[in-house]
Amino acid sequence: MALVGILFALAVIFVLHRLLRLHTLKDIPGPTPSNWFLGYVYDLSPKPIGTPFKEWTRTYGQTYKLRGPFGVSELVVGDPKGAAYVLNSPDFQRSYSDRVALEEFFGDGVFNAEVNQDCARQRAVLNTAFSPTNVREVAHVLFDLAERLAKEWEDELQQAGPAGILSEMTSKMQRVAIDAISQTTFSYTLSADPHIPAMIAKIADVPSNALTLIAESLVDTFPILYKVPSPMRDWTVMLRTELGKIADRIWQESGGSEGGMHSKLLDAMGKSKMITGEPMNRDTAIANMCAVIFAGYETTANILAECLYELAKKPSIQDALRTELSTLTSTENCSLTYDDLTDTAALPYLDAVTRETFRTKAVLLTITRAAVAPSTIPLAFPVKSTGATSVAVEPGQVVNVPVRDGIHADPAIWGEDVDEFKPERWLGEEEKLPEAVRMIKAPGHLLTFGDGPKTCLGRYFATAEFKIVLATVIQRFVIEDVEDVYDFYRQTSDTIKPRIRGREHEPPQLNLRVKWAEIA
Ligand code: HEM
Repeated sequence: MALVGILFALAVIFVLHRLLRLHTLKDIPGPTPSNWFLGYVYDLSPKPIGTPFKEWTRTYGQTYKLRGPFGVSELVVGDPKGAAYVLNSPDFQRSYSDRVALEEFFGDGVFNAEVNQDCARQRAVLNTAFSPTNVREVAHVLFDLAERLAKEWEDELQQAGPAGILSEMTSKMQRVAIDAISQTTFSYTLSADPHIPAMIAKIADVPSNALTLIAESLVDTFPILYKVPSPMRDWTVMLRTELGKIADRIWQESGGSEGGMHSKLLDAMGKSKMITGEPMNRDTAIANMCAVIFAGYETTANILAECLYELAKKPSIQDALRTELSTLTSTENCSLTYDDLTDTAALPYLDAVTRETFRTKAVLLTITRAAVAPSTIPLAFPVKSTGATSVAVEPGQVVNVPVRDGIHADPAIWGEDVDEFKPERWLGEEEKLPEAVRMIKAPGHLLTFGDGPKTCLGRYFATAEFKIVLATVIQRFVIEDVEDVYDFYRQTSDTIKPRIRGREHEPPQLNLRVKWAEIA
């Protein structure tokens, strides 16, 4: 009882503290949530991706205010110049609630890098593991996994008639992605393990009901909720324990030093002393293995599956891509290599489809930071109601950079065709991109992998995997959509799940038709 009282008192102090210093946002416009107690997440979460943030930008402009639980204000900066500032300035760090969540799930690993020096050193170690040179070295594993998928479809197609086969894409892409991460980073085929993928699926597929929605709405304001026993927390602890056993075995087999042939992460962690002057201990190594699996598995699987759905609806894009790929292989009379796929001059259309997919299917809806010092965020688009060209924030202010339905989907940035999936916008000279797009300072003028000191460590790996799988599939197969219409929903674990419109109660699924491609 006393504990409940203390927790309640802490909660009241926390909310008052946040409310009292939010006068700085009083001139910023924004929507009123339907539920003052639970705030905007309560309105956002049950809706499919693609609506609320776009609507808010239309009404309030690029910079506006959202109300969290108890009316606490969060700033939204959907402005390319403002976003570059927030993501690169030392005045902003991961928010307290994000850090509690990440530490709770993964332990004290790379995700907390800005908080303590030790974590910063870990980022240096992991960066080595996912450098472009290392990705090139492990690319053959990615080609083998793409080949395994193609072979499975070919075997099924041998038995099928001209109508082809129906294939559930999320599970197919997840299998490729989990093995890509586990084989290349710690020499282990996770999909062959009966427990691990099932556990990860359970964590990612937390059922959406009134209780989880309330918890999701409140958890940012009361991060202590992450510590309350829940099925998701239990699964996470079990996952770490199970992964810990595997990691121990692999760590011991490799002698804690140079790992097996492709175990880039283990190699780098084993060489930690050489890179940072400090050896990496077992617990930290396991925290990092969990972090890498979580950060890199569903994200890449999601984006691949969503791309195939998009291409299924756009046969002309598939045809153009297939022609480009087969022209290169027939001219050179050999199969595609990693160097071909990453050479934008050799395969410009593949690169354009990749960039357009990364623009329209970015997995994180928002990237969240909190101010740790007073700061003034410069804006390219003035605040709609006041015309101000900057916003001042106080320490503690939560700032959201909206990616997929914000900066990546704003007609003021991309032009009136922003809602079209149009790879052509990326063809030609970089200078021809709209000026506001060039204000997005992140690599490739996209925020899909974030920007600044916390930029995704796996971006070269994810891009290579994406291009290898996509090129392999499109070269050999035609992907067609079926009658069902799919909407995509954000899950609590920041992954994206497709559901059939009108049958949303069914488990996530994405069924597409696969047929032989006729090579011209
Ligand atoms: C298409 C796939 C992927 C997407 C869209 C993606 C996106 C992101 C984003 C947006 C961030 C930055 C979050 C922030 O700023 O707070 C991030 C961080 C991270 N990503 Fe990825 N990622 C992908 C694949 C991968 C892969 C394959 C790996 C590992 C092999 C990976 C490892 C990481 C790690 C370790 C971090 C944390 C970096 C840090 O906190 O210092 N990601 N990712």
